[in-house]
Amino acid sequence: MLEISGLKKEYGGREAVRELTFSLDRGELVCVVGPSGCGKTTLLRCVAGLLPATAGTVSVAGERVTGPPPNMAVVFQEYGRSLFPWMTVRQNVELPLKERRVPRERRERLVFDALAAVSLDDVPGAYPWQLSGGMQQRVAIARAIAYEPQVLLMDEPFAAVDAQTRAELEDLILALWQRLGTTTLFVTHDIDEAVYLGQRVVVLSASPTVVLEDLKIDLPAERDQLSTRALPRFADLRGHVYAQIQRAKGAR
Ligand SMILES: Nc1ncnc2c1ncn2[C@@H]1O[C@H](COP(=O)(O)OP(=O)(O)OP(=O)(O)O)[C@@H](O)[C@H]1O
Repeated sequence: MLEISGLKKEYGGREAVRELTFSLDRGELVCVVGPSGCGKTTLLRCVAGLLPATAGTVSVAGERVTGPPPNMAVVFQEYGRSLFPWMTVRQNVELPLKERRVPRERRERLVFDALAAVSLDDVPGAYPWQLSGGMQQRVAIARAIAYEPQVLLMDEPFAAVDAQTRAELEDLILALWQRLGTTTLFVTHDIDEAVYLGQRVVVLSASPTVVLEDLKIDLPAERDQLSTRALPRFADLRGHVYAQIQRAKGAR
């Protein structure tokens, strides 16, 4: 469903991303983790068609990405800047559907279902600035799923919320993914979050970036903040990824 092949990105002749190759099968949830400044945002922007790669290709469902693909949605870290403050919650979620010319009745159904799925069906008339940070990020998630993308990209979406909200939002993502089966690429700098959410974790080196490891997360499919994180296997996997990243930093 998503194929990244030989992706390279230079900024002004300086190599930021050296060579990234990995892919996601239909319905997979894969996390990308790496040290600060390793090129996670650069990768995501290239995948989303927002930034041209210096070399290599990105394909979604077999189509080469040359601009923002119509079958992809992105949830950014900065919810404060990704929602329009002059539009209500409902209008924000509806906007991409209007642009795609989805008929009104279907639009209303999609918006209602998406807001219900993130437990925000009671505030459709509120403005984003009247909501907490976690609620605003739920609006951004609702907007992404209402759009029914084939591929969902998430760029450190919970980095700006408090720890408890973050845990709730992680579980919301897992529940939605289990229900909808959307192919999801989730970028984070948080090793625990990557291991908790992912079916696989792609570990990146420091910049100029390469894939250090594409690690299968062999934890039970049903995950739970308390019991999953208490599993010895969870600690093993987290320790393994941590050691990889430390080694990569040391080798720089
Ligand atoms: N527009 C730009 N012009 C020049 N260099 C850039 C630009 N954007 C990113 N870089 C460089 O590319 C490298 C990767 O940056 P990027 O923001 O993609 O990393 P990141 O992993 O998302 O960082 P963080 O974890 O801090 O969010 C860094 O060395 C950065 O300085």
